[in-house]
Order: sequence, then structure tokens, then C-alpha cells
Amino acid sequence: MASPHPTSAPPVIVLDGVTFAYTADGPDIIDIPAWSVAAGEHAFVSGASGSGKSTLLNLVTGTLVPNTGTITLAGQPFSSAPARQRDHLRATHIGVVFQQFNLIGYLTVQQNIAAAAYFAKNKRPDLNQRIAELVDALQLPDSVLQARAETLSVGQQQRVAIARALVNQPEVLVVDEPTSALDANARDRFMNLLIDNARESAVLFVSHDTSLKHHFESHIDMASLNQAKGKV
Ligand SMILES: Nc1ncnc2c1ncn2[C@@H]1O[C@H](COP(=O)(O)OP(=O)(O)OP(=O)(O)O)[C@@H](O)[C@H]1O
Repeated sequence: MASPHPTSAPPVIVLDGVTFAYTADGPDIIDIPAWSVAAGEHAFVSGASGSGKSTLLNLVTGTLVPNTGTITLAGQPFSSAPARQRDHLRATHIGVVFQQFNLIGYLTVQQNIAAAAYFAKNKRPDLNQRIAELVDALQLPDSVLQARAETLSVGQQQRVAIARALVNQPEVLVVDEPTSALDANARDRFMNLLIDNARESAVLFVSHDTSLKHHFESHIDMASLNQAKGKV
């Protein structure tokens, strides 16, 4: 597939000499000498169970910090920043779709999406319109906006999770294997909606399912990315 984003685009995520172990005397689970994702690049990272995909995403989103090395986000020191600043950088630059979606069940769809804007201090005056447009673009009926998230189907919740992740127009969209519960048709529909609606963002998508790689401009397997010996 032709890349809409020239490789000369500046990197938006840079890992430099990153190692990570869960315990002081435990083995390194991550050892990535050098890796970057360019602005607007849609990157797919595949890997078997236990190869460190979730650990990598937790490092990239700043919920874990490396033992050695640095992670830079949108040109700013990220892994070395104090926790509060990391929280702010994450909220403003990164949208996240996790396996379990992490929607707040008793809040409405509108409130769930607006909460992501609130945490990013996104005060755009047309926020409600942006939310309605996203919901529409993700092929959800307007009526879901006032429905409690827990009353939606799994497929609808997935699309709400994408809307929430994109509401702040993040430079980076991080997606952790959200398709494992879907059949092949639903998986393709989900991927097409995700990719179509994330044209302005870099996407870092991890999955064990290599059949998804045709949706992406670049693909790397954890086996070649991650030099750690402690991975399963
Ligand atoms: N909190 C933790 N404490 C200690 N070890 C952990 C912890 N979380 C993960 N690990 C170990 O780190 C390694 C990588 O796990 P990780 O969850 O990152 O892999 P993964 O590729 O995402 O796996 P899966 O596809 O099964 O979700 C595994 O050996 C796992 O046992």
C-alpha cells in the first residue's frame, strides 16, 4: 500500500536504548536498542503471547517507565518527566483503545467521551459537535449518546472506545488487540473504521494476529524488535 505519510515525517515516538524489568532482580522483558514511529505512520507490532506487547504499550503510554534509556513523545522528554507531567502529556498527545475498552458503565456515551476531553483540558467550544460527528463517523446512531455505556453491545462499545480515543485529535493512537473477541467480518469492519477515522494520527497497534497487517503501512514482529532474553 502506498504510504500517505512520507518517511521524512518527524518521529512522534522515539525509543532509545530502552530496557525494562518488572523486578530489580528479574530478567529484562523489554530491550529495544532503537525504534521510532513517524508522525502519521500506521505501525503494526505483532508478537506471540508473552513477547512483551502490553509491556511495550505501557512504556509508550508512560504508565511504566524504563529502567534504562529514554522515550520521547512528540519531541518532548516523556519517560524522564515527573509522573504528573507524564499524565498530562499522555492525556494531550495519546489516545488509547485497550482490550477491555475501559468505558465507565454507568456514564452515558456522551459523558464517557467528554471525560477524555476533560482530562486533556480540551476546552474546544464545539466539543459536543465533535463528539456527535465522531459517533456518526463510527456508524453509531445519535441515540447512543444518551445511553449508558453498559447498555451497549460489545461492538458498539468498541466504536465508542475509538471515539473516546480520538476526541482530542491525538498525535498518537495506541491500540492493544481489541479484535480478539470478534469474528472475521466484524474484525474487518472494526479495522476499517479505526483506520479511516485515525488518518490524522500515528497509530501503534499491537496484536498476535498477523492477518491484520495489511491494514498498516509498517509491520514489525516483537521477535526482531525486542532483544530481551526474559520474554517468554
Ligand atoms: N506485572 C507483571 N509482573 C511480572 N511479570 C510480568 C508482569 N506483567 C507481565 N509480565 C511478564 O512479562 C512478559 C511479557 O508480558 P506481556 O503481557 O507484556 O506480553 P504480551 O505479548 O502482551 O502477552 P499477551 O499477548 O498474552 O497479552 C511475560 O513473561 C509476563 O509473564
